[in-house]
Amino acid sequence: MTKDKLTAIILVGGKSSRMGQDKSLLPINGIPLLLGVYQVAAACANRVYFITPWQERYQDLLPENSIFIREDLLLGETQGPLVAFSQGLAQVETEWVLLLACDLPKLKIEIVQAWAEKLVDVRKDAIAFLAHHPKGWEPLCGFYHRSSLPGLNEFINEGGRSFQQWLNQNIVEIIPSNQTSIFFNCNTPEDLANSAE
Ligand SMILES: Nc1nc2c(ncn2[C@@H]2O[C@H](COP(=O)(O)OP(=O)(O)OP(=O)(O)O)[C@@H](O)[C@H]2O)c(=O)[nH]1
Ligand SMILES: [Mg+2]
Repeated sequence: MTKDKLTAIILVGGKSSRMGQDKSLLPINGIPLLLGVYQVAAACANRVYFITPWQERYQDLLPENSIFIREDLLLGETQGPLVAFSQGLAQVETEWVLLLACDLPKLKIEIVQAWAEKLVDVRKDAIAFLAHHPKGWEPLCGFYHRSSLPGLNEFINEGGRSFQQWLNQNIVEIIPSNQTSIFFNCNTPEDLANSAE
């Protein structure tokens, strides 16, 4: 899939409670974690959306053409990654979206691009193209079809907040990947110490 046919969404609205400080700003290999994720997203997609309530916190470290979507808060609180994703997906005009968390220090451009190239062969009734591990889906490092939005909104309106539950109710094609390090999540200070290459 060429870059103009793909939009990337990066979720940057988590609480970083395990890290104890905003993990997306922490330097890894000399650059803020969020910037590293952005670079992978921008190599795969012409448009990159950041879903966050805190645009001011991030805009200076990102290129000027970055697109921020300010998520709706509920009683002053963020509503979790599934609701944030639905708010971003509503703005997407391309057929497929690359969804990324902000805490993926080991993403590799070539690998994500190789996955994107397989999107043309994904079965037409699949809502997503994701890696699957014994513990479940990797929802925050993979692809979603734009047509998944109405079903997602319905799931959310019925109270659903879990990616795993939503995905298990739908047809999802599995990314054939034996990669595990690419999904490494920098959630804790200990993870941070293991994040540099
Ligand atoms: N926009 C948005 N992103 C979210 C929200 N909740 C989590 N995320 C993002 O989803 C990704 C995965 O979240 P976690 O790894 O659990 O991060 P976290 O919620 O910041 O961290 P903990 O508080 O330690 O669980 C990260 O990119 C978060 O920034 C939310 O309510 N809104
Ligand atoms: Mg995480």
